[in-house]
Amino acid sequence: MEHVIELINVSKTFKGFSVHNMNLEVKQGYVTGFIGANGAGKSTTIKMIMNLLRPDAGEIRIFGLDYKTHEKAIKERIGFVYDGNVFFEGLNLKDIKRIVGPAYKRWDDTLFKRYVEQFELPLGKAIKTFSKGMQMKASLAIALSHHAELIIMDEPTAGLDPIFRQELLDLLQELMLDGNRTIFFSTHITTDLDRIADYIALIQKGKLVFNQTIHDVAENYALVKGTTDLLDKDTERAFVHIHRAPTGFVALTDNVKEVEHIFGGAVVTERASLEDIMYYMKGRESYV
Ligand SMILES: Nc1ncnc2c1ncn2[C@@H]1O[C@H](COP(=O)(O)OP(=O)(O)OP(=O)(O)O)[C@@H](O)[C@H]1O
Repeated sequence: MEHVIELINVSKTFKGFSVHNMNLEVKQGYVTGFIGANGAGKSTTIKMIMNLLRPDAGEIRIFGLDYKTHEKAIKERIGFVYDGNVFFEGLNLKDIKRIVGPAYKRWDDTLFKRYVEQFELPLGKAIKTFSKGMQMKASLAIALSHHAELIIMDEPTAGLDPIFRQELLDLLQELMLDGNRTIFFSTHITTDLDRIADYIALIQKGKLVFNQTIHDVAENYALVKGTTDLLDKDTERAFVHIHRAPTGFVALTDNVKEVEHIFGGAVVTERASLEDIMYYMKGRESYV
């Protein structure tokens, strides 16, 4: 099994928004970061991957299996972390362990205890009294305590202090040492991705723009600076979006080689950060 998550022509429509014909493959044994602007459709996609939301059309396979026939087997192998409180608010971690533990064949009490200690979480305090960061840590401790092969997280670093964020990234790196594990997570903090992601999947307005290795993104995308007299209908095709100013232009390309071929030494190219890419992609939207 090469892909642990497969979305085939998946669509979901809400009033004023749709995920449209999405095809997404998440490779086993790697960390994929899922990025996109507010409202781009990350949570909607993750909910469909978790079978918390049914697609209107298309197919979703997890570990090559279908939710219709293998829901329990699939969920057994996934650790899911997200920002909202999944658990009844009045419960404490001890109660949750008692309820959630038996639901998993591979639940590991020792591991759960280790994470609770590592994350400095109180066992006897009601979850509703936890801060946002503590709730995220609690969700993480539970998700990691049943030896999940696939860890899916919806903005796991949101609301975490910078120190725990670093610790979490270290922990995720440690988890990846087991070569079969796969992590798929959404985030707005693109610097987290430079550290741990192998693949970047970018979604914009419900459409997958790309799903490439972080290396390919760095190779293919760049910011290009030059004077406006270099631009015409033909040369502009090399760019995703162009910002013009009286002093010259700055543009994003997804094809560095073509830019080199067209402009040679007449332009300056610079590495585009993931934030640059998202920013220029958004510009393209309003421009078109
Ligand atoms: N249950 C729902 N009913 C109607 N619209 C919905 C529902 N869930 C999500 N949406 C809409 O779908 C769009 C995408 O939302 P989604 O939460 O997937 O975005 P996101 O990329 O996760 O955003 P953010 O980064 O802000 O969390 C938004 O316009 C949202 O209002």
